[in-house]
Amino acid sequence: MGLGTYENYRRAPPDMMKFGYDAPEGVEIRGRYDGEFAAILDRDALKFVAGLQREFRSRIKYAMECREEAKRSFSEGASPGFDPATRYIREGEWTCAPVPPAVADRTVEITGPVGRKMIINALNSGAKVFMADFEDALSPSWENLMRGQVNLKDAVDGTITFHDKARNRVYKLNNQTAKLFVRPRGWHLPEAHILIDGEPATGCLVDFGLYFYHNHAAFRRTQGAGLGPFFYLPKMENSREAKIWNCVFEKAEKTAGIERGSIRATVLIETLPAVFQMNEILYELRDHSVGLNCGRWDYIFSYVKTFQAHRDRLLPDRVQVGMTQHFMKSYSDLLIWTCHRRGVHAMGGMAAQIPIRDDPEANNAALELVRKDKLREVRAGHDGTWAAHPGLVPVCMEVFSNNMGDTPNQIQSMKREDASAITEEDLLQRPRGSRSLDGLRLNTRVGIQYLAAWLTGAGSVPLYNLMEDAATAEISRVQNWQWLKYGAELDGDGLGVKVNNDLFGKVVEEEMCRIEREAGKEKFRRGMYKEACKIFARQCTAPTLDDFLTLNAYNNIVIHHPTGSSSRL
Ligand SMILES: CC(=O)SCCNC(=O)CCNC(=O)[C@H](O)C(C)(C)COP(=O)(O)OP(=O)(O)OC[C@H]1O[C@@H](n2cnc3c(N)ncnc32)[C@H](O)[C@@H]1OP(=O)(O)O
Ligand SMILES: O=CC(=O)O
Ligand SMILES: [Mg+2]
Repeated sequence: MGLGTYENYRRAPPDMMKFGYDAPEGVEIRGRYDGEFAAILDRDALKFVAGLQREFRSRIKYAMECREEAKRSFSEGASPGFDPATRYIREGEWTCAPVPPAVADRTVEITGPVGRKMIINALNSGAKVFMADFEDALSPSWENLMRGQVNLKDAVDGTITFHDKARNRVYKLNNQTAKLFVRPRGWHLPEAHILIDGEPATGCLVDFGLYFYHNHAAFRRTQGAGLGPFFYLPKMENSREAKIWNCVFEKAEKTAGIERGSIRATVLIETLPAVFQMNEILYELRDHSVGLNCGRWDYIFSYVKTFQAHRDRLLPDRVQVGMTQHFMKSYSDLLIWTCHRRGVHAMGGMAAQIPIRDDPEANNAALELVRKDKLREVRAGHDGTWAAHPGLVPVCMEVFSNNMGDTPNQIQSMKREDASAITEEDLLQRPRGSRSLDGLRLNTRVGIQYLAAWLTGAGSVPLYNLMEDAATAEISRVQNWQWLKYGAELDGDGLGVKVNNDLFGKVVEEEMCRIEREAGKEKFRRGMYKEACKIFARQCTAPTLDDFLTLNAYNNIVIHHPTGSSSRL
């Protein structure tokens, strides 16, 4: 009998209990043993991941210290801006490596977590690209991460199937599928189930390393027309972080014996400091780049985080901070100009609306909002956009095709020279709008429900007909924190109430009652709502802002095996 389940693991001989996975020297696997995971976590794959960790750990640590240093300086009153030392890169004439034909057309990219059915549905959705997500859309439990690696390997091999027993429906790949991009976690997230030389591995090196190791050959053969694999890189704040990725790619290519420049990646510009580094980021990755993407939700979160010590930078209600705010429009225009000047894709972002099945009128209204958002993007010059749900792919495709004609992208036709005039002031302009008690309530209700889902393994969920993931939940959290910290006046209600701990305490209590009512007593009792409420409320009222909601909550989903062994985070 194979050692495929935890029960088997528990019954295994003592040496197997201790050494369930065949790990190389210095690597310890503390996640649950599973036969399928063991095929991913084989000795050579782990050696590869450990090699990346050992080579890059001190540079990653330094890059994270630089983030702290930048945070200190923003908190002492500085604002992010263009770096005079890298003016020569911004002003120089250079381009990135030519766009690979396999991904010239990226008009619609669907995104989603790495669940088996989700992967098949996304690849079959009619979108040009599927971004398989280990980041915003995934709760990074051991099970989700390792199952995700198994699923992606089957997807790249073309053998992935899924049997939905409840519906007796079998899912398999169509003949024509979307091209696969993979988004590893951000630099800040550790992988506590894999210890390398006694320390938790860097999450993104685990995601990248295992996926690359197992799939590069098949991917290049079947999907990349000789190039690839393809990646999305999240949450960077400075080009020094892009430089590390570039070195990681070069090491991976060298180890695999493939040509330098085979791996290609799109960087999400989703932090405020990074908008001033777009040229520098592309420059570091110029042999491996296929563009930038407007990660609008994390960008809004980052605006609050960067200005956390600036009491004059309070955001209006979350629903009012859209892409038409001057600072958001400036960011996307500058991204388009920068990318097209350097010869790569300028990707749009995600509208949060999703189809509403049981209400045709509301559904039409939601589709109309998506259509409007996509129209704005294509007219501005974006080369493609993101869809959160297969039901949105046709709308997005229609808007982009109608406005781009037969060309696969607008890199040559929409240079957007006018955007070269965008200034630091444009990029930092305060968002306009008002604050309301309803805004505080919604943030609280959504934040708690999202976290409750995340704690039970779901990293993206539908809430009130919108897609919520780690990035959107972050906005709810930091906005509450900011309003509480500075006693923001709720000027949108006409009441002039100021946010304080008493008011927030009442809101939390009332919103928990509403959540219980909406979820139903049984689901509420069985769920993790109370735990989520505790974490969320603590974070909103903390004297200093936690860097990330999910980093702080991560210990709650770490399960070390054998059970009872201590977490080393
Ligand atoms: C800020 C950012 O980073 S954005 C990028 C990260 N976020 C994401 O990727 C979110 C992706 N979207 C999702 O996770 C989902 O659409 C949700 C959670 C919002 C809604 O999911 P559901 O409640 O399952 O939606 P719904 O019930 O309407 O799904 C209908 C079908 O579409 C499938 N589906 C829904 N979203 C997706 C998706 N993104 N990719 C593939 N299939 C999907 C469902 O699996 C379901 O399939 P089935 O009919 O075969 O059972
Ligand atoms: O990752 C995307 C975002 O909007 O955040
Ligand atoms: Mg994001």
